[in-house]
Amino acid sequence: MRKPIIAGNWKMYKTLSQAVEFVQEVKTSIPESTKVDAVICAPALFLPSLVKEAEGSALEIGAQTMHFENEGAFTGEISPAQLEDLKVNYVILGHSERREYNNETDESVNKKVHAAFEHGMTPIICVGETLDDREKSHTMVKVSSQVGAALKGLTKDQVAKTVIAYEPIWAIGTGKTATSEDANTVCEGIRKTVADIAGEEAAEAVRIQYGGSVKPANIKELLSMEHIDGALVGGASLEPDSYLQLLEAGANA
Ligand SMILES: O=C(CO)COP(=O)(O)O
Repeated sequence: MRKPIIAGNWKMYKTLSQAVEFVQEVKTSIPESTKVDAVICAPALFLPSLVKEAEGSALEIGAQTMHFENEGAFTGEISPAQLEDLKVNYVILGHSERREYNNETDESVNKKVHAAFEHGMTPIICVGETLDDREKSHTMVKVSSQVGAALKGLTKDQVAKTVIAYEPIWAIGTGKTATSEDANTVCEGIRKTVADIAGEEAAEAVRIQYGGSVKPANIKELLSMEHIDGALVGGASLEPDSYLQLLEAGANA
């Protein structure tokens, strides 16, 4: 059995005081940590405060991106060593918004995935097709090639510990979700790709999230699907009530 993982991706929302308030409010209400992994991926500026605030609770804090080098002349970047030092547990890599606006490529995502493992963090690797890919029936080709590129050179054990988030780009922030069946089919295809790369055991262990307009109203059905092991959530992770409802669904999946 794979443990469900519900991760909020706050993107560029909230001020520090709002972020701290959120953690104070939710940390005592997180469902049993044995049943669901609860993660919030916050803007980098807030990470030290949020890690401190969440300490001792079941809530884990993640970053939304990072560089692959430990240090260097990379103005504005944050490094894996810096995140490790802050005790950040998770990092989102290759989000479609980073691929589109900040030049994250299959190649740099792969380097970042390796760096995450070297620094004790679990990577949440985002993959997904555009509307154009989908209309041309290129979804699986696109997604498999992103998965293959991201996992290149990892050990089977590392692959097994990876989280992959399937986020169809056309479903992000649009209110449109893939149907649960469609999402499950792509997640199943991702698992097959992982099996080809790293064997059945790693494929059975790897957790695959769905992301794209996930809400308390649709999460139960998504999580009832065989190959969907969690959700990566933008908008609906911003309010404590809504986030806790998503966790509750994860704990009961
Ligand atoms: O991009 C997403 C999570 O990474 C999805 O965002 P929404 O849940 O706001 O559609």
